[in-house]
Formats: sequence, structure tokens, C-alpha cells
Amino acid sequence: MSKQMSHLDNIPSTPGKFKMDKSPYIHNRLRWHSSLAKLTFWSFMFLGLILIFFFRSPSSNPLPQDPSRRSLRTYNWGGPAWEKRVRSSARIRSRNGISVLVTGAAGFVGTHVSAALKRRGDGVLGLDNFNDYYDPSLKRARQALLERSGVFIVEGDINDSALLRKLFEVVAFTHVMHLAAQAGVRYAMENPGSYVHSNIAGFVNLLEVCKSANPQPAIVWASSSSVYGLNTKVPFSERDRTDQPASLYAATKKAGEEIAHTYNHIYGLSLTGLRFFTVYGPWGRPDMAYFFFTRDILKGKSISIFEAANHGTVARDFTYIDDIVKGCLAALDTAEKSTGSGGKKKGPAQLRVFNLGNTSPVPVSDLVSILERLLKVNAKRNIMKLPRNGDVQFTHANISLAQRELGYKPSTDLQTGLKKFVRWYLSYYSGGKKAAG
Ligand SMILES: O=C(O)[C@H]1O[C@H](OP(=O)(O)OP(=O)(O)OC[C@H]2O[C@@H](n3ccc(=O)[nH]c3=O)[C@H](O)[C@@H]2O)[C@H](O)[C@@H](O)[C@@H]1O
Repeated sequence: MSKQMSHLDNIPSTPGKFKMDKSPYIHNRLRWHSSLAKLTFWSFMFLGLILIFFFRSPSSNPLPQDPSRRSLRTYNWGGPAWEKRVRSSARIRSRNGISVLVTGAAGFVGTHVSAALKRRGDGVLGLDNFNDYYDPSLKRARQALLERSGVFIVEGDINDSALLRKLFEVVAFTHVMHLAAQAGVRYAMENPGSYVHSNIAGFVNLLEVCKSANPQPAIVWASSSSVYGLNTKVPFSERDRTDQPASLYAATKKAGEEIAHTYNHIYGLSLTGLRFFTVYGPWGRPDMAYFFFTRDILKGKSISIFEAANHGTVARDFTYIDDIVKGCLAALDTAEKSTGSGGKKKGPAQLRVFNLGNTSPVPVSDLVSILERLLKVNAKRNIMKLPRNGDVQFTHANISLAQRELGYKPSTDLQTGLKKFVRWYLSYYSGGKKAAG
């Protein structure tokens, strides 16, 4: 140790200083003492700064950005008043109604599905962790909307088994509409952990609780068109290969489909996966292109429009939210009962996967032209090569299976759907937040 110190000490800060040394031992001791004092001083300063930062940060940033930390947030649940709200929200109010636990109820699709179920007299209880992947105030506004129609959203995470078990103790849900997920294709490169946390760990946790529930519910859940990945055979059919995901997001959704197979096989859970194709509409997700294009066009900011190699068109089978809601309700209504009880399978159970698309792909540049007409503003277009971050060049759903089994028949074209979206957007963001909410 001392050897090392003298070695460090003997390195001159300037060559001149080194020459002036008459008694290296005394001089070194003096320098050692002053270095020690400096070191102590700066250590205290550093410690002080850390403490200041530590104590200030929770108030300045109440919702941490890191989703694994987000999940450590504690939620308040339980108690007689809370149970009463849960029961009342989940109470069936129509003949032949069902009682549904909707996860991700403050999300885009979750809000619309919850409202539609409630309208027809089904019992609906929402669950959402209100994370800050995108503006939580939009989620709160959706929550307020549902609250007015009698849907209570429990605040909590699908990874919280105690909470899930409690919910099944209070209500014998006949169905689970599982829409809680980490969405977004490109964000997976920034925050891979959040996809594993919600789409894999959270899904498994939910299935664990469902398999042990008595009676077991039937489960309908959101898969994604992205599972088709690099598949080039169009339109995409449920029989096509899904073993070439282009993003971690897609890989977690594909994993979900395999996990669903396992729980169906071992425990007799009735499971239906819905492969949604780029869902858009009022109350949509601000991280999606049609949404932030609208915002940026209105602000006069330039937007990046992706194109494939050799000026190849990038296109999506954009699907309007009301069509998706009809597909979700039809999937719930045709879901057979799970066959297990007490965690044991009694017989084979239903296992299904459906495409829910519009079956009419539109180039992204056309989407922008429609928005320009509706907003009456010209977009500042910045044509860019499709980045290699998970995006695929096109999607196109074959919906004949959903048509046959669910009576699914999308009826809203992009022009009509975007018109409704723009009307909502303008009213929501032009100070009419309250009116729209
Ligand atoms: O269909 C699906 O399964 C997926 O649909 C969307 O994913 P995506 O189709 O990529 O939707 P957007 O992110 O809104 O992108 C739409 C189109 O705009 C393009 N785009 C996106 C962003 C951008 O800056 N510029 C641009 O041209 C994309 O390449 C894509 O072709 C959702 O974000 C996913 O959560 C969902 O699972």
C-alpha cells in the first residue's frame, strides 16, 4: 500500500517541482497530508451531492422511467370499500351476460372494449398499472370516461399475484380480456426488459392465477400482426410461419402464443389469441405513427416517412378500433369454457388464434396524404430508409378464419376512420380535454 502511494506521489505534476526536492521523505509526507485533506474534503462534497440528489429525485420524478422500477411501485388495494367497488363494477346486468376482467383497461383497446362490454350489460372490472410509457394523463382521461359508465379500474400490475388472486376471490370472472402489454415495435430496442416483464412474465403470472381459479375463466388476449415478421407470403394467414420475428416485441408476442399453447395443454384453459393489425382511432396511442404524425403536422414539424430499399412502399393493414372491438366481443362470445378445475385439466379445451385486420393495406405516404387533407395542413415530409429497428415492410391480413368463426367483418376504411380520429384529436387537445374526456 505505502509503496504504491509513494509511487503515485513521485509522479511529478510538473518536471520543475521534481528537481527542487531536497528531502524527498519530508516533502512527500507534507504532500500526502495535504492530499488526504483534499480527498476528505471532496469526498464529503461528493457525498453531499449524492444525498441532495437522492432526497430531491422522488418529488421531481414521481414516476420513474425505468419500467422495472415502475413495477416496484406499490398500489393501494383491498379493504371492504374497495371490494364493494370491485363487485359492483363486475356485476352482470343483462340476461346471459358475462363478467370480464379487462387487463390494460386504461389502454387504447382496453378502454373501448370495456365500454362496449358495459354498454351491453356485461360485468366489467378493469386492471391497469398506469405506467408512463406514454402520457399517463391520457390514460387517466380514459379512466374518467369509463368511470362515468360504471367501470372501475383497479390500479395494479399483472405481475402482482396476490392482487390477481384477490380479484378472483372477490369475483368469479367468467372471462378475462387480457390487453395489458408493453406495446410498440421500435421501443423494444430502447427498453427490452419492459417487454419481458409485461408480455412474458406478466402473462405467465396471469395464466398461473387463472389456471388455479375455480371456475377457470376463458381467456382472450392480444397477440400481434408483428408475429408474421419476415414472412413474405401475402395476405398473412394464421397457417403461415411465425418463426421469424423482426423485433423483440414480436418475439414476446410469439412467445405468448406458445405459452398459451402450454397452459391450454396442461391445465385446460380456453385461450384465444387475437393478432391485431395496426389498430388506430379516437383515444389512440400517442406512440403510433398516425397519432404523432397528426401532432407534428399541426405543429409544422417535419415527419419521417419510411420507405424500403429501391423506393419500395412501406404499407400497413390499418384497422379501425370499432372493428377491432367487434372482433374482441365476438371472440369472448364464442369462447368455450375452460375445462380444468383446481389447477387440473379435465379434458381438452379450446385454443384459437385469429387475424383481426382490415385486409386492405395502405402505404404510409397515403396515410400522410389523408391526414393532410383532414387537417388542411401540408406535412413537411422527410423520406427515410426504413430503419433496421424492428419494422417490417408491409402487413396484410387474411381474415377468412375470423370471418367464418367470429362473423368478423371490418367496415371502416382508413379515410373514414382517420376522420373520426382527427375530430377526436382536435377536440381533446384544443382545450376540450374535459369535453372529450
Ligand atoms: O400490427 C401490430 O401488431 C402492431 O401495430 C403497431 O405497429 P406498427 O404497425 O409498426 O405501427 P406504427 O408504429 O404506428 O407504424 C405505422 C407505419 O408507419 C411507419 N412509420 C413509423 C414511424 C415513423 O416515424 N415513420 C414511419 O413511416 C412504420 O414503418 C409503419 O409502417 C403497434 O404499434 C404495435 O403495438 C402493434 O402490435
